[in-house]
Amino acid sequence: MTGTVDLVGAAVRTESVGKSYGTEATRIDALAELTVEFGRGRFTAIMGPSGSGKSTLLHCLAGLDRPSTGRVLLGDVDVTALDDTTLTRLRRDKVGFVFQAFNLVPTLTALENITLPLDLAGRKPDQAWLDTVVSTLALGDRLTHRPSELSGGQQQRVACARALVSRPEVVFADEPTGNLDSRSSADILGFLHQSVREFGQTVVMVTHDPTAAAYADRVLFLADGRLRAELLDPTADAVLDQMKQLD
Ligand SMILES: Nc1ncnc2c1ncn2[C@@H]1O[C@H](COP(=O)(O)OP(=O)(O)OP(=O)(O)O)[C@@H](O)[C@H]1O
Repeated sequence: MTGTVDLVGAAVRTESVGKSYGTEATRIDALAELTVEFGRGRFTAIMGPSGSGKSTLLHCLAGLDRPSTGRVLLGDVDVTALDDTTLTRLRRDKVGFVFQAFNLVPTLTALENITLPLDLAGRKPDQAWLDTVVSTLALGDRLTHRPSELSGGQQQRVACARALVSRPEVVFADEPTGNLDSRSSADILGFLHQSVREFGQTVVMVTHDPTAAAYADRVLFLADGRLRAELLDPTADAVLDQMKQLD
């Protein structure tokens, strides 16, 4: 299957993407001929059993890894055709990341972490937008703190602000609530959902958690590097049922 074609247009899409690891004798096909679209202004979750290729797909979509075959298009740009320097610049300018491990710079304050991608690009933040993101994430009184002085939930909110501040084409989130308690998880997922609804952001999120996936508009299910099923407007129960079928 190739998944629903989104009429509002794809923010990012793959064409017959394959990714193999190892040598001829030990070859593992992490992704096989995967063609899928991620609609602009939509929140898509990627699920599947361990080893099904979720992280590999996310990394190929985000230009963090190169497919062995096929193409990845971010908007109209064929990411797979770019040299490393251009790809690094494209990632910096067009893509936001939220990882399970927060990945904040320990020596920088929360505010410096949030504006880091813009600083690296030599761009000034749009102050009104920065204020909106900071207040939506309730970080106003934490901006001068360093990551070690923040809770896990607060650190992940800083990481979300950093991902959003440049108004990227796509935010990629890899298990963003994997290290958080249920309250902080709900905050982060609620924010990602709100960023899609209110700000028109595009979000692609890998998760193991049916409750997290239920915040998305659409859930894709991978197994053995292939797209096996898809749910629109999912509930946690429907996601759980689908996961059981895949297992
Ligand atoms: N660098 C690598 N070298 C060799 N094999 C790899 C590498 N990265 C991933 N794989 C293999 O590719 C397959 C897909 O891995 P991937 O990490 O994408 O799965 P996943 O669905 O994200 O798994 P999990 O839910 O456990 O994180 C697995 O069989 C994995 O062992």
